[in-house]
Amino acid sequence: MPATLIDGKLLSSVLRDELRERIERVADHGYKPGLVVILVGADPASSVYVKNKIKACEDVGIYSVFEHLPATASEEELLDVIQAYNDDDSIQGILVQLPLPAHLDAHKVIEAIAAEKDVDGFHLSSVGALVTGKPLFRPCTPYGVMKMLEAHEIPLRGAHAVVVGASNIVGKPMAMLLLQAGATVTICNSKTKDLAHHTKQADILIAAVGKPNMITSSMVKPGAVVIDVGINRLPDGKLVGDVDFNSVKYVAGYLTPVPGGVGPMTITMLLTNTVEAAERACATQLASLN
Ligand SMILES: Nc1nc(=O)c2c([nH]1)NC[C@@H]1CN(c3ccc(C(=O)N[C@@H](CCC(=O)O)C(=O)O)cc3)C=[N+]21
Ligand SMILES: [Mg+2]
Repeated sequence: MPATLIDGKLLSSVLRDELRERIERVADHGYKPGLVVILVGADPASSVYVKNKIKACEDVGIYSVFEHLPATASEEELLDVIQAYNDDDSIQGILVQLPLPAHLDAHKVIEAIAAEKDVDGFHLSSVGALVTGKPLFRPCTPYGVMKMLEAHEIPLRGAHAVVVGASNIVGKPMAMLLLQAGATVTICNSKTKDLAHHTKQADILIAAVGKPNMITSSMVKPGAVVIDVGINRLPDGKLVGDVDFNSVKYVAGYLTPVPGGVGPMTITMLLTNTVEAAERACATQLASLN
């Protein structure tokens, strides 16, 4: 029997309905959640993602601002823009689209964002809070994956999760969230010897490498939950993941499609973090009135 598909679009629509209710509740206190998306330059892929994020905000009723800077913008200009939004009470979430042009220091730029507005979860405060077990903002992609596992009641305690890829935005925070949910976690990277040996042990396999179709059916344990975080644009324009979907679907127990899997969930969790930030700002305001 082929794998059960984990539909990220469908789950997103359920979660977005819940968000609309939360947004109405903060609206009752005179608040409207606001997100600014800052894009430097005009990379075509980044432009598409940014547009999708703005559209998703409109869809649920989050106020959004698109701040587009030229590719030649200086670090000082970008830091000034971030500072202005740090000080802007109509904005609770600040996202700087990555990757940045090479002349800009992404680390420095991320640290300039006020921690309470870091809806990407990339700031050192967010990372430290995540690792020590009191998350402020969970990075959107791993957070979305956790919601997908939860929606399908996939048991995590004592499960062996194997994460392929160790980036700061996906692999590392993914491993931390799975660990905190009680999984035994293996993190593989590009230097791992005999990758298939590790992936075949996985009850839950997370592919976050950025190589089209690199996880093949012989690397998957029968019945495993396979989560495909990859988004690779092929020369013919087709979008594929890191998992060879057409062979793995006959081995895996659960599988996420690309498109329509983790991608839409990433955006939904960005909306969730923005609403969360607005709820906290609202609560702080109410507390100060007492
Ligand atoms: N500061 C920052 N935060 C990010 O969260 C961030 C970023 N920079 N830089 C780039 C990556 C990538 N990313 C995606 C989000 C949604 C889809 C998505 O919705 N994908 C659709 C398909 C979209 C298409 O057709 O291209 C899907 O998988 O179904 C993809 C990729 C967020 N990122
Ligand atoms: Mg993200």
